[in-house]
Amino acid sequence: MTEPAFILTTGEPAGIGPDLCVQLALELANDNIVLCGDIDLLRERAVALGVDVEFCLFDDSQQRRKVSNKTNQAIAVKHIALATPVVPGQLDCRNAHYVLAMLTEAVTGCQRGDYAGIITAPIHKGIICDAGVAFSGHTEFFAEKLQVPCPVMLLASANLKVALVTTHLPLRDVASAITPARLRQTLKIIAEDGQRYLTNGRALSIGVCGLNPHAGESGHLGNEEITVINPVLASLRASGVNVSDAMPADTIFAPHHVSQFDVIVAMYHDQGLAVIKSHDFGGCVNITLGLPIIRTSVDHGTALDLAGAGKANPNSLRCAIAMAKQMVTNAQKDKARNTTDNTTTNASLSYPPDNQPTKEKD
Ligand SMILES: NC(=O)C1=CN([C@@H]2O[C@H](COP(=O)(O)OP(=O)(O)OC[C@H]3O[C@@H](n4cnc5c(N)ncnc54)[C@H](O)[C@@H]3O)[C@@H](O)[C@H]2O)C=CC1
Ligand SMILES: NCC(=O)COP(=O)(O)O
Repeated sequence: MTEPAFILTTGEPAGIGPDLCVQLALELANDNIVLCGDIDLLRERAVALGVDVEFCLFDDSQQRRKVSNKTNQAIAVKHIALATPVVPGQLDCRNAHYVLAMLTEAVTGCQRGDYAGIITAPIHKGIICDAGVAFSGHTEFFAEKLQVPCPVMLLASANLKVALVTTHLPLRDVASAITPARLRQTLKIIAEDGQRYLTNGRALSIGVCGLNPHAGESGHLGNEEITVINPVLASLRASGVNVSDAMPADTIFAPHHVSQFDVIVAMYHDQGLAVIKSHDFGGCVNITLGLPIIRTSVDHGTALDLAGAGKANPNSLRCAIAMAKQMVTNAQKDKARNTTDNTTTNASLSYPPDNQPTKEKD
């Protein structure tokens, strides 16, 4: 059986995405991965980095070309043309639609069944917005394309996994975005997809951060824990989800709690991501849960300061590729388990996940 193919979008062309793909050339050439991006850009970046690698055009009807010489294997590229030439490190909003075209190609390729999942190199959200397109991230883009109302961002390192209730929102909008429906849906997706993709069928232990300092200090420092968060957590526990009450975000990441939970859920982007990035920057994978496809990414951004220099660390991309493959394997095992074991009765852990928000009062 041939291994499933993945599509790897090469990211913002002025950033380190193309560099990382070139740096991992040998690994990619040995893998069933199709790069998505401008083939001439990749060739130029390979020359700039002094990497001897061959790229070949991939089209949907073509079997991936295998080259026997291991020191100079070809990497298949689904070619999307740049709008304008690139200077590494210099953003140009004329190439914003090129970036979006790669993402669209990746998601439609998955929908066609050409790919088992998407791996993404970093993009620059600001330059896409500057080009006049309202854009906040891959997570939201793929969710919209796939009509998923509640995607969940989870960053995973070897010893810590952090998921978010809200993703790319201005801080002033966070509190009102944490509705019972959103919180419940997020936690259900973490429980379901986590069990399916990450823990091989074992129910997850989930720790949840409060929103306010000291989880609201019994209502003296904010009351969202009392009015919104803890009631949802109690009702999820009653339905069999192993989830904590809201815990102070400054202590939940202490080592004894980290080892107690499979996933720690933060209420907003920097509450969780600052911790995991300081814990293992370059070693984490960004996973989007709740989608009908597998999508992983790097834990870092476009690093314009390093683009074209060959100085970027490709480890997170390497981990993202390995994670995508592992998720496919785990999903296959999950499917086999569910086929042979029809006695699973916990409706809250059913698959496919019910991504429709519950009809709960916000
Ligand atoms: N998956 C994605 O598409 C992501 C995209 N971004 C975007 O990236 C842009 C730049 O964001 P920043 O906050 O500057 O973060 P950044 O991660 O690009 O850079 C932060 C610092 O880390 C360094 N760095 C980043 N990746 C590195 C690597 N692989 N090896 C060695 N050093 C590395 C950079 O040189 C810089 O000093 C923003 O537009 C942001 O939205 C940020 C995070 C993820
Ligand atoms: N900080 C994580 C990040 O910005 C990546 O977001 P996305 O592009 O994967 O949605």
